[in-house]
Amino acid sequence: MKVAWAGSRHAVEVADRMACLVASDPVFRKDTRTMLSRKELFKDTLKKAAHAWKRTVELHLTEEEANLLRLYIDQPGYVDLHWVMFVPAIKGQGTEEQQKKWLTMAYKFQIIGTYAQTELGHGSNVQGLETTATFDPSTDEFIMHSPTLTSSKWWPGGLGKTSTHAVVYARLITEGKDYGIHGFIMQLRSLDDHSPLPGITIGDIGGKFGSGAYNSMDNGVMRLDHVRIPRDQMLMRLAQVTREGKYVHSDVPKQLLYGTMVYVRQTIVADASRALSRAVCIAVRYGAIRKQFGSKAGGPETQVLNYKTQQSRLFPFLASAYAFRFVGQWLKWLYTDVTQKLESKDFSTLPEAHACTAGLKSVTTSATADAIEECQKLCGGHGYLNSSGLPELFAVNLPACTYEGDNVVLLLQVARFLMKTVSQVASGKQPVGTTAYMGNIQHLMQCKSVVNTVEDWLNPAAIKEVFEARALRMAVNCAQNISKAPSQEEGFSELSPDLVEAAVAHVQLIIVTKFIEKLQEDILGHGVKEQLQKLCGIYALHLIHNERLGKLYAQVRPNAVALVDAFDYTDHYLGSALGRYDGDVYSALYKEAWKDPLNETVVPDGYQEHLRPLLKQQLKLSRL
Ligand SMILES: CC/C=C\C/C=C\C/C=C\C/C=C\C/C=C\C/C=C\CCCCC(=O)SCCNC(=O)CCNC(=O)[C@H](O)C(C)(C)COP(=O)(O)OP(=O)(O)OC[C@H]1O[C@@H](n2cnc3c(N)ncnc32)[C@H](O)[C@@H]1OP(=O)(O)O
Ligand SMILES: Cc1cc2nc3c(=O)[nH]c(=O)nc-3n(C[C@H](O)[C@H](O)[C@H](O)COP(=O)(O)OP(=O)(O)OC[C@H]3O[C@@H](n4cnc5c(N)ncnc54)[C@H](O)[C@@H]3O)c2cc1C
Repeated sequence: MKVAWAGSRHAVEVADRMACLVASDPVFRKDTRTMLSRKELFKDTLKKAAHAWKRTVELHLTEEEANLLRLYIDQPGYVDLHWVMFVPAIKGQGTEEQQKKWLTMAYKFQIIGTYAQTELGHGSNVQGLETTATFDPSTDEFIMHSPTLTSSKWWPGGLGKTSTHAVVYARLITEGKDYGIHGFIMQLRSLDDHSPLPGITIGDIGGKFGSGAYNSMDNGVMRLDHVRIPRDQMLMRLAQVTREGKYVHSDVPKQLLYGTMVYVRQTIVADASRALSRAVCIAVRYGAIRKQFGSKAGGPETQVLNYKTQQSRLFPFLASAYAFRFVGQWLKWLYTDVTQKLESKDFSTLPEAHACTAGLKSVTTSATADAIEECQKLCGGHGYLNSSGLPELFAVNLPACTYEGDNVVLLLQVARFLMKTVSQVASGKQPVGTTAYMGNIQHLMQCKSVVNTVEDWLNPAAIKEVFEARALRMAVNCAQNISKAPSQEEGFSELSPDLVEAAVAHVQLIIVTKFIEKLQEDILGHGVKEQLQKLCGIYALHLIHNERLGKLYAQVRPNAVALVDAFDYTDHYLGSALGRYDGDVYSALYKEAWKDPLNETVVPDGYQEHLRPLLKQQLKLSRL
């Protein structure tokens, strides 16, 4: 099952090696992380990132190994933005010459970059960004400026205290005309003493949700006061400005400006499956250890994982972890395929890539955030402790519903794609790819239920057709209602809640379809495919509330712990007293409690000033 989860024996081997490298290095300890002040936590993040780089160089780690090292360190920091956004932005929007210049320095960590797009006043609406980049032909420079308070760059990870450079998104103005948003490389800080360069005011935006967690990241604020940069620091793969100041758009779709976001959304789906699997691993293992209430005859207490309510709440998340993992593997293939097509100027699958990355990022991160919160409740009181690992897991992954695109805004992008497809089908065009099912509109719009017997509900073809019919009917219904509106735009706005639901149904169909397709592959291991078939059934049927689920839960229960062991997480990475592999939960909880700084003294600080006088006074009063 490990291989099915990891994707290959090689992936299992590399992951094991990197996880053990991190777990065995005291510099990467994280058991006291939630007890540190924000400044201590930030400094700890700098230390870990520097040590990780040192180990990467010493051990000659490959890019795959270095990414896994960063992943198992499990502490958001500037390195994530450097590798996940700054480098891909230059790769995607820089010319060959610009890539050669800047990536050479970035790969050697001679510069540290971030992705500075969002502003105080705009995040979702990229075309509404206010930072300006005005070309000055007299000096062959762009003047970068924050014209208003709301144009302050706000949120970029690493911007606050760490990044020396950034890809900054700004309105390009030349010859008095505003050409909209483009990317520019800017140096922010001196490479000698790290002080901000002239005209740049820069700092951290302050603490964020939860202890530990994302507070390790210096999300920053930046204001620019007429900062001049050379013309050749405009990222010029998508468009150029000539020495004379003429704007020249290249022959690629302007949406490639958004390419970095598509790339990150694709990676976030894999992150969501990993975060969800960690929460499920903790809750399943703890559910097998925790016993509450036994038979009246004084028999042994019952494992809480045996309660039907616990299973009906938890097993859909177990199934979702595998479902998101497999659709994430497919999405990585889709993204690679689109990127290769772009190289040969084939832009035909760009809309599909946008819709799939936006939709899957939205659906998987929303489901994961909700599931982690529920896993905390599934562990009772102990799930609320930092030593359970669940509060931090929730706090680190909750913002994924917002960053890289607010989930509702992204679903509306999917809805826009679906409405265009419905319209094309109506005009006789055969849809392809993930919307191919819409070409079967006659059958799916009228089909009687293809599932008549209980057994039908475990027939993958029947399940797929149910999901196709659901998604198509919701999309067509929206299209019909929009057509009754005074205008397409008004109709789309009025119907937006229904359009979001239709988009979710389409994305869930993709997830179910990719799970079914995964099961048609050769899957190693005795009994593994059968277990995955049950999980596929649980994932699909829990979305449509089917009465078949109870039987499936009972069939999965005997293998539940084995199915989470297959995630192959070290106790270090899981970071949970409840999810330990050895199940020694109670002694682990007890041991972790004493690490809290509050237990450094048996009589707490503040007793003499605030508690003793109160108690003494009350005692005196009681004797009057
Ligand atoms: C950071 C570390 C975190 C955790 C670390 C923990 C542990 C470490 C271990 C592992 C971590 C590893 C990796 C971490 C993974 C992820 C975390 C990394 C980074 C996270 C930080 C977050 C970074 C950010 O948030 S960057 C900013 C993101 N901002 C957005 O997403 C903005 C959203 N808005 C938009 O995209 C656009 O404004 C819009 C799409 C909503 C609207 O576009 P527009 O205004 O142009 O209008 P439209 O008319 O809608 O579109 C016009 C046409 O263009 C098409 N279109 C739109 N977008 C795209 C696209 N992207 N691609 C292709 N085509 C696109 C659209 O369809 C229209 O086409 P049509 O034909 O005209 O219909
Ligand atoms: C932890 C974290 C890290 C981040 N890192 C970075 C970074 O490194 N670089 C960077 O550039 N940015 C970063 N961001 C910013 C992030 O990309 C934005 O917050 C995100 O894109 C959402 O935009 P917003 O904040 O403007 O939300 P808004 O769009 O203001 O959302 C507010 C509400 O309005 C709704 N809404 C907005 N538009 C519509 C619409 N058209 N129709 C219906 N509803 C709508 C949304 O659904 C939401 O409910 C980060 C954010 C977070 C939380």
